[in-house]
Amino acid sequence: MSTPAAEHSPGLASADGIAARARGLTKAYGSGETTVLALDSVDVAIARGRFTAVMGPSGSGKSTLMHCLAGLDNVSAGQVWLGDTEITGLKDRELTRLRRDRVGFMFQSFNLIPTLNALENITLPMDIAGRKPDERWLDQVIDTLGLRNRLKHRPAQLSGGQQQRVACARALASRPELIFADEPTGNLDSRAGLEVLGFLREAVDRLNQTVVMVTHDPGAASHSDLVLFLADGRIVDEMRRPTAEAVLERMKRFDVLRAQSDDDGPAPGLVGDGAGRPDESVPGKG
Ligand SMILES: Nc1ncnc2c1ncn2[C@@H]1O[C@H](COP(=O)(O)OP(=O)(O)OP(=O)(O)O)[C@@H](O)[C@H]1O
Repeated sequence: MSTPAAEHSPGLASADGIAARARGLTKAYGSGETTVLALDSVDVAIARGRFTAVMGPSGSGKSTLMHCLAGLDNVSAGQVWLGDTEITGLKDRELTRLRRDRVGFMFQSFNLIPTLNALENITLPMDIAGRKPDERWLDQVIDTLGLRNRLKHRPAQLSGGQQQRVACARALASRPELIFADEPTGNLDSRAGLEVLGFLREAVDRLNQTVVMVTHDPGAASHSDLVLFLADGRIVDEMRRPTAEAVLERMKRFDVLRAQSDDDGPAPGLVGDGAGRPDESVPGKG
């Protein structure tokens, strides 16, 4: 993308502002001939108060993008901002504090502490940080997620969906500027998965939170406001108001291109390889 992130960037639908953005974000792993360019000069802006999904073929750079935006991984080149704070260049301690105070995380594995009850798990990050929860906000989160009568239960006494709801409440509890969810429904049956997606949706619509979710599932992506499609470390497309069918159709085109490029030569993503890149049309359709 040649346009500056602040002007037209993938991700920036009409919105209240920008929760996070990256300019020229590049991440390379390894060196020499085996260098893998996981992210190739990505410009992106994450709209505040929106639910953004990130999709793309396996190895396209989804997790790397999330980790770099969340300050969990350092970048090879480019800049990343959380709100107005540039996080590239921050020291580890500053990054840790910034993540703790301003970012919420939800992972495929719920990462709940088995010996703590639901409420204790929800408030744990704040307890560690020595911060008092905002009780009104916490009540709202607990009620929105339907956890009121589960607060004294330990994780083993909760269903998978309930555990993921606790993980969702934990991510929301400190009222972060941005929540990153990495395959949050990956370990759930479809009913529990739908429930969690519904709660993420409500977190955005009712609690005005900002969510970025990495997913492989077109059905999950259809709960978002906007899907960003990654291929070979670049954002190659975006889709507003996605439906599962439209996302699935878009993903199928990656499969076709990938099959063609496998026939043609080296694997996509290797430095110096320009072959087989899918459609790099300017995002903005939809
Ligand atoms: N620690 C690492 N060392 C070397 N290469 C890595 C590392 N992490 C990721 N990669 C490579 O970077 C590219 C992007 O990986 P990433 O995990 O971001 O993709 P993804 O789209 O999230 O994949 P998946 O959908 O399979 O989880 C891949 O080619 C991957 O092999």
